[in-house]
Amino acid sequence: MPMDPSQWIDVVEDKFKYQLDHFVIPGHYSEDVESILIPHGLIMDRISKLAQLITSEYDNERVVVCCVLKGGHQFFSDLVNYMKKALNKQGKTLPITLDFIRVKSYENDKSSGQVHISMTDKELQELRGKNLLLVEDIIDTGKTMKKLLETLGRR
Ligand SMILES: O=P(O)(O)OC[C@H]1O[C@H](OP(=O)(O)OP(=O)(O)O)[C@H](O)[C@@H]1O
Repeated sequence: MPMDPSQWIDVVEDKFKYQLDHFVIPGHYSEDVESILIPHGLIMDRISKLAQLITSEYDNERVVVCCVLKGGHQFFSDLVNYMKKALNKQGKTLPITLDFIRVKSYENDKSSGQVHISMTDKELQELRGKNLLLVEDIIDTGKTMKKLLETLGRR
């Protein structure tokens, strides 16, 4: 059942600003990071819950879990691991196939407005008729996801 938006975890910068002293920060980030908005543990707990919700939607159907590279790789890896754990707990078998699409629209920190999808027509064809779960890390302007859905819709 969809959650009431008033119950969402809303990360507001002024409200959630944890001091760096509370965490172990890799040295190479220390010059650039001022505070922590979302602690790693909270992210992992949410991914675990998301994995539970996703797996409970499927019943023995083959699913292609597709990572949108490069940014999506860490979230994808964590999500797939938690999906496997959730399936074990639910005593379910879900044949999962992993796939990868390289999509790029940003040059440094600016959206270039051009979305480049690295996938051949043959690769797109292979996804035809399959249950596809796209795993992306960020939606900012939404251009990347829009183009990706349009491209996949034409397969
Ligand atoms: O909603 P949008 O404004 O389109 O932005 C979101 C996209 O931008 C980033 O990718 P990027 O183009 O930086 O490529 P990368 O993942 O290889 O770094 C991010 O990983 C998303 O794919």
